[in-house]
Amino acid sequence: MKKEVADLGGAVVHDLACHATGGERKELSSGKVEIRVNSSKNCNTDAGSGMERSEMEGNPIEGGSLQSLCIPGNFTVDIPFPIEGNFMKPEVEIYDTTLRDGSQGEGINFSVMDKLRIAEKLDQFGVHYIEGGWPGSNPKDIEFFAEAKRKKFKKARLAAFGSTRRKGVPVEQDDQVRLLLEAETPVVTIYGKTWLMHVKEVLRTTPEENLGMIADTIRYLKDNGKFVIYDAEHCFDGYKSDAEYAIATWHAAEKAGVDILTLCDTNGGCLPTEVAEITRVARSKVNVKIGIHTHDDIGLGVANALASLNAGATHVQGTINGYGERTGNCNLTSVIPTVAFKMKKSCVPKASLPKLKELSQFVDEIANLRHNPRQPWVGSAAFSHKGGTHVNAVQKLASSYEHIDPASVGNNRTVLISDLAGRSNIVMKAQELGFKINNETPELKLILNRIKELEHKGYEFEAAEGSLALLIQKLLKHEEPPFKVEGYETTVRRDRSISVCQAMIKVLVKGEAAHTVAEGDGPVNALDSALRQALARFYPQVKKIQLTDYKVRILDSGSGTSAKTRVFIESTNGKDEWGTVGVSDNIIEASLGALVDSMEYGLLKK
Ligand SMILES: CC(=O)SCCNC(=O)CCNC(=O)[C@H](O)C(C)(C)COP(=O)(O)OP(=O)(O)OC[C@H]1O[C@@H](n2cnc3c(N)ncnc32)[C@H](O)[C@@H]1OP(=O)(O)O
Ligand SMILES: CC(=O)C(=O)O
Repeated sequence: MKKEVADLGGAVVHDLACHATGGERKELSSGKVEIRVNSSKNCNTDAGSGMERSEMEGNPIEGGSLQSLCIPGNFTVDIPFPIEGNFMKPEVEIYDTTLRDGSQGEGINFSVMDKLRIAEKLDQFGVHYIEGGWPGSNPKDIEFFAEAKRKKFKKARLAAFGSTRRKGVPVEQDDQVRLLLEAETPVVTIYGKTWLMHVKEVLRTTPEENLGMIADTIRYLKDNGKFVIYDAEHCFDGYKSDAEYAIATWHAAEKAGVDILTLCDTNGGCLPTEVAEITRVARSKVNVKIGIHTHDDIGLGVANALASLNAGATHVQGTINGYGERTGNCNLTSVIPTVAFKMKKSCVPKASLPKLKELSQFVDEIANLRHNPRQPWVGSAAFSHKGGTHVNAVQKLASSYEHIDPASVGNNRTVLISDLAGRSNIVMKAQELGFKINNETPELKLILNRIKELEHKGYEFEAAEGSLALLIQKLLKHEEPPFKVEGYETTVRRDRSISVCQAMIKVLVKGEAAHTVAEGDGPVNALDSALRQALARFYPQVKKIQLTDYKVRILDSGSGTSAKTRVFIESTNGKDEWGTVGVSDNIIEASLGALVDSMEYGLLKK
């Protein structure tokens, strides 16, 4: 136990000691806290209230261990989270429902193992609740909870999700509610109806029975020792349609002993002003902690969650990367850093914030989805600069075109090269690629002009760093390339039902010629094999270079089969990855251009 307290850091221990010894605590404008700790003889070893929440934070403090840590004196410290009683209390609790509401998203299907891996990652990151699934829905979710029982989560509390009891069924006889208890989670979250239209048209029951379904289910779960979160489905639409009935449902939940009342914008069509106003009403009507759960149907999922937090909600539900039914749920990879950095409220541990991008990529990887480059905060393009004037300004002062330091969420700044570049883009990118170059380098203008000319011809250097580096190298260092292709020939022959592709290539290396012939699945594959064979004699390391992607883009589709073609190739040597580009009216020529650049850049990399 002592170790756990010490793990919190000296600042927190002083703060707890101050509380326990009846000392004084003053927040300074610098953000630090001035603390007076009285004599440890007066240390109040009563753990006090809030054991439940201290468990939730994973940092229970026991009186004895605290007493031994009480050092009387005055301290000025930096506290990671506000302290309430004997536990660290975040101002905003993060409830992750990636594994339940997130899996309701199109194209998302997690296995039990996927869910366990994501749950572990979320716990390490420091979310407060993980909603693992709906045990009453399917055997996979039952298995998840059975497996999760064996795991020890450090920080997060696991929640099982379900609904209020079925109409006309006593709660203790409802199978779905029984399965919620059998999941053996500390937290159970149930959803119920707030909107009379749903009560009448979907549940097809009476308003009174719906109130009974809410109250009975919450009371039963509380009687069984659960921490109960009630998700008031269609809360805002329900309130707008019949405020009195919506409030009656909240009161039913409160009277039954609910721990958190979560207001849900289930259809995701509300405005931040409405969400804020109704959150304020809920706060004034019930005396329980208020949560918010929003969807992104009109692109306001995050804005609505923040509006509710501003209006007094202190618990926010959402998913990593915004997965979820239809257009998705409120995206936690936006909510978390916005709460922490913009609203300046504590939520997850500060040390986790630079791991946000990694968490986002991890979940996409498990879901087998491509990471969205335009995702706010964590996308690869979130801090990429393309316009020349922007790059020029960022070079002088990063905050001129960046709302925050990208490293604060584990992201990084990238500079893109295109025909919108200026000298600053070239300098920054070339330096990143390892060239010694600055604004005074005489070849700078030449490099910029050459890039603009080639982009006009159809080249695209944004993702083709290999070709870009070779171009800069040629213009800057005037060095001979490691090899030159003197000529080539490809043939495609059909022999009954089998087509045979052959390529011949002649390569010049340091004045010596190599002439090779190879077959392949297609003409480009045959050329690739012939080129490798020719180079292998001089550069055995070419064997390590692998092509990982090959993309063809027709640039002027109106020209039919004579259209100009851009070929983009991605390569790796097992350690680094690079992209190269070739452009021609002839697809074989364009492919060879990208292939030659790939080999040349790979050889330069040593
Ligand atoms: C807003 C949300 O995201 S809530 C979560 C939604 N998620 C899911 O639905 C995914 C998991 N769902 C499932 O696996 C299945 O739908 C189950 C197991 C829950 C139910 O399956 P079934 O028993 O075959 O019923 P079905 O899905 O066809 O219909 C839902 C039933 O639940 C009832 N129901 C809906 N909400 C509630 C509620 N809050 N409390 C009680 N009953 C409810 C409906 O009225 C309907 O019953 P009825 O047709 O007798 O009136
Ligand atoms: C509970 C829930 O998922 C919703 O109302 O959207």
